[in-house]
Amino acid sequence: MEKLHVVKIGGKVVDNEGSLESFLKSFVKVKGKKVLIHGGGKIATQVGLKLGVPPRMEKGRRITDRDTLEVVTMVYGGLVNRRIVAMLQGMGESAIGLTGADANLIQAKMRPKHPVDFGYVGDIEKESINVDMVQKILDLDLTLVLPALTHDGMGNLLNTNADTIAATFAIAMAEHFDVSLNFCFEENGVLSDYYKKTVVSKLDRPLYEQYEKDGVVFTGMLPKLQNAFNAKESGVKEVKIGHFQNLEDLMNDNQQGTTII
Ligand SMILES: Nc1ncnc2c1ncn2[C@@H]1O[C@H](COP(=O)(O)OP(=O)(O)O)[C@@H](O)[C@H]1O
Ligand SMILES: CC(=O)N[C@@H](CCC(=O)OP(=O)(O)O)C(=O)O
Repeated sequence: MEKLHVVKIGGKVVDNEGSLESFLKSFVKVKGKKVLIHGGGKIATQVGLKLGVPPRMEKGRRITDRDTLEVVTMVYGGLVNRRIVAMLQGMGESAIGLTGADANLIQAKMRPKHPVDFGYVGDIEKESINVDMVQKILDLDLTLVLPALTHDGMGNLLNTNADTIAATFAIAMAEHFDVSLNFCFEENGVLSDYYKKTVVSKLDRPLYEQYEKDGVVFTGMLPKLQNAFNAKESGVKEVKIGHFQNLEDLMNDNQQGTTII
């Protein structure tokens, strides 16, 4: 099967133009079919505050009322997505930025209102991904750049966590490609000691559950790891978590980052 690289970049990479440029320079060196998935939660929070729309988070997910939906649409679908696409073009890589509503790429279901009403937040499963359309786009030799935006098929955009999009997208594509999924962020991998910065090179589910109990992994790393294990257990060939610089090393060198096993 042909290889497909699905790469997710974290909010603290997207937030900083120097970091973003350094990441994209290593991203363009990766050969073959590629999809880049991004959020931009930190910028959405900053822009929202400027517009009088303060963030409300619940277990790492953003409560997305109408005003917040306007902010995340502008930030993820506009500012961040367009900036990434323009930077890729500037580096000689032809890229196309599309939300989940474009060409019906990702249709989500609005999350049930109980126990917490998240508002315009979408849940997805592998059937939500329009695999045929994605294949057509990839066959045009375009790098697909997807923000954390899906739609409900009834006229509404929905906010969907970017790690969840990356994992679900990778699972859906795994029926047609050898998929490698890389979560890139500002640490060298999953840390067994956050203060000493000790990286765990291989992480299985029992060790992850132990880390969760012991508080070794917390906040945004919890949903990231749930998504990572979900992908690994659902047909994605390789799942790694590591630093946004030197993506090629992360992909090719077993000493780099954390491999989900
Ligand atoms: N054991 C751990 N190793 C690495 N990062 C951790 C760990 N536990 C918690 N984290 C936190 O998880 C964050 C990554 O989650 P999140 O902010 O959602 O990432 P992203 O920006 O990639 O979406 C890191 O910035 C770090 O603060
Ligand atoms: C529903 C929900 O929480 N969506 C996320 C989507 C952005 C995201 O995932 O961005 P990072 O990768 O920068 O964290 C949010 O609005 O924060």
